[in-house]
Amino acid sequence: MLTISCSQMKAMDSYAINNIGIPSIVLMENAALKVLKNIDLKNKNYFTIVCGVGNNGGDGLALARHLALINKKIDLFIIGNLDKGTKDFNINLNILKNMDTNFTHIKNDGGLEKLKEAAKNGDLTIDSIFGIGLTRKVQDLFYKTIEIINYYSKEILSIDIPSGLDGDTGVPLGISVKANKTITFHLMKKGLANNIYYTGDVVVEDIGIPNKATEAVLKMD
Ligand SMILES: NC(=O)C1=CN([C@@H]2O[C@H](COP(=O)(O)OP(=O)(O)OC[C@H]3O[C@@H](n4cnc5c(N)ncnc54)[C@H](O)[C@@H]3O)[C@@H](O)[C@H]2O)[C@H](O)CC1
Ligand SMILES: [K+]
Repeated sequence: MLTISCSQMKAMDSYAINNIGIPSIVLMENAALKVLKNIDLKNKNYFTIVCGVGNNGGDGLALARHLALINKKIDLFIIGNLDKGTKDFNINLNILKNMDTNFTHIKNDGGLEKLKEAAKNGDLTIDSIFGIGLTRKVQDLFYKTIEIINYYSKEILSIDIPSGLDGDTGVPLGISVKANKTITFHLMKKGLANNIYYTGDVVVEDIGIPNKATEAVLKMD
């Protein structure tokens, strides 16, 4: 199976957006719908969704919207500096605010306590804290958040990459979510291959990036 690096994925992402003209928000919506497709909606009704403030978090927010639209119970958490949210993260956050969807901003131990309860009571925890944009060691509140997700969740689904896992080496940067299932986008990432301890079952889902983008980037290397 072809596996690619995070930088190759980023290059394919931006080729699709900048050279082919697919708006990034379309890719994010496709990503969210592909994650939804992989959830057992017959047996799961209560979701704890933990979002970072990058586009991985944006995927989680878009998924939260789709779960809310089918009347699932969601406990939404956001961790990170809300002033640093990406454009597409903010588009999806704004929609949820306009839909009167509440969320807990994890800023201190109080937020962590709420997360503990939600993880314990939920049917599935959705991990959308970090994806291919993880750049450094996971520390402090982020570290504690991942510890709680791992310890208290009944089941965990990671969006794109288990948060904390280096998408290229497959090694945790301090700590990583231990997912039961990982839905990764477009192509298998190098760090996910043969790494079931952290990834659980990996499903590769197409999100509408044309082959032309893939070939253009692979030709560069
Ligand atoms: N690949 C595709 O075609 C698509 C991918 N999508 C999703 O977007 C993410 C990548 O999003 P990006 O904004 O580049 O990065 P992340 O969201 O993964 O994380 C960046 C976010 O996290 C902060 N951060 C990084 N490391 C740390 C750390 N150790 N501690 C604390 N904070 C950290 C950083 O500052 C940013 O705020 C990809 O994985 C997909 O899920 C698109 O949605 C669809 C197309
Ligand atoms: K993730």
